[in-house]
Formats: sequence, structure tokens, C-alpha cells
Amino acid sequence: MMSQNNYTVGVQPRCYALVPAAGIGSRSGAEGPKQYVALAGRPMIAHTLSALARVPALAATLVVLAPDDDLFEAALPEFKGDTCWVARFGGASRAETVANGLAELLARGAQPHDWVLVHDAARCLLRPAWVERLISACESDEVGGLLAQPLADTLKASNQGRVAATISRAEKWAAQTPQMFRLGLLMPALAHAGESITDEASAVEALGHSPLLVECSIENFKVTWPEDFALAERLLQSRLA
Ligand SMILES: Nc1ccn([C@@H]2O[C@H](COP(=O)(O)OP(=O)(O)OP(=O)(O)O)[C@@H](O)[C@H]2O)c(=O)n1
Ligand SMILES: C[C@](O)(CO)[C@H](O)COP(=O)(O)O
Repeated sequence: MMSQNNYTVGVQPRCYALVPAAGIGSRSGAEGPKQYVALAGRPMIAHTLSALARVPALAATLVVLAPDDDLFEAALPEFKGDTCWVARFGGASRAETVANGLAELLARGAQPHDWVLVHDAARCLLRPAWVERLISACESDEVGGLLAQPLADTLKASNQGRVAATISRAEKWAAQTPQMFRLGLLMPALAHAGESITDEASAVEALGHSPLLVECSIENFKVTWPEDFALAERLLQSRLA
């Protein structure tokens, strides 16, 4: 028997985390891939994976690395076991890395009705409670959703470094991750959207759906620019203290 949205009724879906970690961090100014930069004594990605490991609802976490990544196992010897999966199928874009990761989840036994929580390796300030909030909000939703934050600043469009227009910030949110969708929805959504999209939600939106916005904290920022490392370091140190 199938439900309204074509997922089998009566089968409890599992939740998987998928962490795209195949980027090079070109905006970060770091010498190597930014996910291996040490923050509070550990590589950035170790903080990310350790937060996900503390979410009991996750059946497993798949990390998708670049094919030539030779740093991961040495940097994270503790990431092993039945629920910690590594694949070297990273692509040229984040969207391609995620699409390859979804295929790997399917190959490892995930089902179309299972949920996938895609989370950037570079959002290393993640807290397990935020992931649990997202899961609670989305698990009974038809579409799925994402962590996000309503915009606080006034928004400007630019043209050659000068303001071209002021854009209303009403009803505008900054998208974060994790972004949580059913495997059976996200795979065709990404195939349809192509590589220009920058998050999973936009692929799902392009199919005509409206993902749920689940409010999160500014602390869940993505380490992107050189100055972000010092901020992440301070926040991680303050949590240790
Ligand atoms: N081809 C790519 C590009 C990005 N990512 C991952 O997607 C996440 C978010 O991307 P971003 O912050 O842009 O990371 P980079 O692509 O590494 O950085 P930049 O855009 O500055 O080069 C990161 O965890 C990154 O490793 C990926 O898995 N595969
Ligand atoms: C997915 C994301 O983190 C949501 O804000 C963001 O879109 C990633 O974009 P990037 O171009 O890979 O930095």
C-alpha cells in the first residue's frame, strides 16, 4: 500500500546524514582543503562529524571526499565502524558530490522513503539539538526542509561595488544545513536541477515543492572566508570551556 506521496505506509523510514567534503576551499585562503584546517585542536571536519555522531536518530553518516583525498583517514582515525561511511566520489560541484553520495547511499541499502540530511563539512559549529529540531519538524512533512535563519540585515544588490538596489528583507531567510529530504525525492530533483544549484532545497523547489524553513542560530555559519576560522575557533574553544 502506498501513501499520498508514494512512500510505503507502515515502513519506518531511517535518517542518514550525507556530508559533502570534496571542496577545496578556494575562498578560505587556507593552504589545503579547508575542512582539514585545525580548529580547537581538531580538523574542522572532525567537529562536524562528531556533532552528527551525537544524534541517535541518524542510522549512519556518509562522508563524500574528493577522489584524490589522502588526508581523511589520518586526520580522523576515530571515524570508523558500521555507522561511519566514507566514499571518494566527490564531483566538480557540491551538487555533483551530493548526487554521487545519494547513489552511494542507495548502493549501501538506503531506500527511497528514507530521509537524507545533507550537511556541509564546513558548518563545523553544528549542534546535535539543531539536527534533532530539524528531524522533529520534517519527519511528518510531505516535502522536508532545512535549517535557516531570517535575515537580520538590510539587503543590497550591487553593481561594480556600488549599491544598485535595496531589496526588502521581509520573508527572506539565509539557508543553512542540514537540509532534509527523502532520498526518492532528492535524487530526481538533483538530476533535474543540474549543477548550478547551490543547495538541495533549490533542487526540490524546482520540482514545485515548498520546503519547510526551520529556524536555527547564526552560530551554524559556514566557514568560508579567511576571518571565519578565527570566529569558529573562538566559538569552539568557548564550548570546550
Ligand atoms: N565540488 C565540491 C564543492 C564543495 N563541496 C563541499 O560543499 C560544502 C560547502 O561548500 P563550500 O563552503 O563552498 O566549500 P568549498 O567548495 O570547499 O569552498 P569554495 O567555494 O570557497 O572553494 C563544503 O563542505 C565542501 O567541501 C563538495 O563536497 N564538493
Ligand atoms: C548549502 C549552503 O550551505 C546553504 O547556504 C550553501 O548554498 C553552499 O554554497 P557554497 O557555494 O557551496 O558555499
